[in-house]
Amino acid sequence: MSDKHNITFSKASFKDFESIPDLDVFQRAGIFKDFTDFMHTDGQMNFRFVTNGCGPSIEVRSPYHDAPKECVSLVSNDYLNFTQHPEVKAAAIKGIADYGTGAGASPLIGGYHTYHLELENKISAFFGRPKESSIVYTTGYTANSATLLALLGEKDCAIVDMAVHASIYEGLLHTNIKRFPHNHTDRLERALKESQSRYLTRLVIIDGVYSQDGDFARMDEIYALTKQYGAYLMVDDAHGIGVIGKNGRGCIEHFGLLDKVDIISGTLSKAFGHIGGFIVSRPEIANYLKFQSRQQVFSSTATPASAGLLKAMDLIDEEPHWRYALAKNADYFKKGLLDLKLDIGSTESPIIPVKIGDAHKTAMAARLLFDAGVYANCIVYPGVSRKDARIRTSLMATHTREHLDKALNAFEYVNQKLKISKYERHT
Ligand SMILES: Cc1ncc(COP(=O)(O)O)c(C=O)c1O
Repeated sequence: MSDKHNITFSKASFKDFESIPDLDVFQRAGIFKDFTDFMHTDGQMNFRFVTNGCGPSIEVRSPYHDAPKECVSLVSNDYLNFTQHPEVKAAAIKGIADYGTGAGASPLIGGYHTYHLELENKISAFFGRPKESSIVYTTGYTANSATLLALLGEKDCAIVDMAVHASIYEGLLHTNIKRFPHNHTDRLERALKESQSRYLTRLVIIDGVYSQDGDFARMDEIYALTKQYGAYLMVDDAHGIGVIGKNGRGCIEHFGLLDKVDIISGTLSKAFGHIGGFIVSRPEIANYLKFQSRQQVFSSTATPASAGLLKAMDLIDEEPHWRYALAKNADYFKKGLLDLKLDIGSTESPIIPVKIGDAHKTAMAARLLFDAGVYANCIVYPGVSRKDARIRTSLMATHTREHLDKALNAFEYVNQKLKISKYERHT
């Protein structure tokens, strides 16, 4: 292609393609002749796999094979598989029938409809808070970034666990930041002591379940420290809500802090099987965000299909067997991986990493798994630190024993080929 198509931004240069090229273009260009060819120097993939939807076993178009391949899926956050639940689908369809397909405007200028109000009230009730305690955003990512941008300024300080989600960091562009190593409460305490009386407000920010390791925050200790030092606590429980806790209210419920955490952030795109994000806090904070958060003024939120979410939230209580099935699957799969002597870190959730360390070896493992009919993500820097590459798996309530055994057999095969077990991988 001619030079006129080259575009250079300060962060990236796009050469030779008029638009984002699809698989066929890459294949015709012979770019994928060797799988290492499509890794950036960082080890980052530059290709998006195309699947036929969310489910425990799905069809995947990849750069590896000409035809789509049926694979056990270990990549989805649709933990309860509610994207496919007939009652959730029916409610979403009814939402569209009743209201149409879009919100029409941002919430503050005409795009706030009955179903938005219902959704916010439902979310508040789900967490046992007063009706006006919640606000819905377009995504979980936006809920975090927009809320923090609206709340924290140059006189405040965010004290964050280093492993929090990228969307949190994006919200901290205009405030002071102190970071503490993942779950190191002594370092958090030091940061709280050092920052005392230097800032107007100090907000400690953690995830409930950490998205790459699947471990929990040491939330009880962290909460106690925030109270001891007069700080506030925000928990992003994107991976815990709907999945963890006796009643599926998340990691916050697990630690008995449902009515105590100052700001709860969640997503509607994982256990609830839809799209969107939310904040639950004190009514005055939620109300402030409704008017002061730029994304509420300039960006539309939930579509009428989010009526499906109302049903999904009911199902957390009405059909707890999905949550139990998920926990059972996670236990079975963890045990299988441990029997293979693989390093799964300290996961306590359906997110189960298989830690390999070396990025190149991890990419090879992902490829071998794929050939064996198992689709799992290769997570490398900057998703995790450079020496901590891993295959990240996440389980669903609808995986069957056959699916899980197929995946375990594939990991056994990969271990034989690449020696990725804890005891062999450094030799
Ligand atoms: C911890 C955490 N928070 C927030 C998000 C963003 O969620 P959403 O996909 O709704 O933007 C994610 C997404 O992966 C996440 O892992």
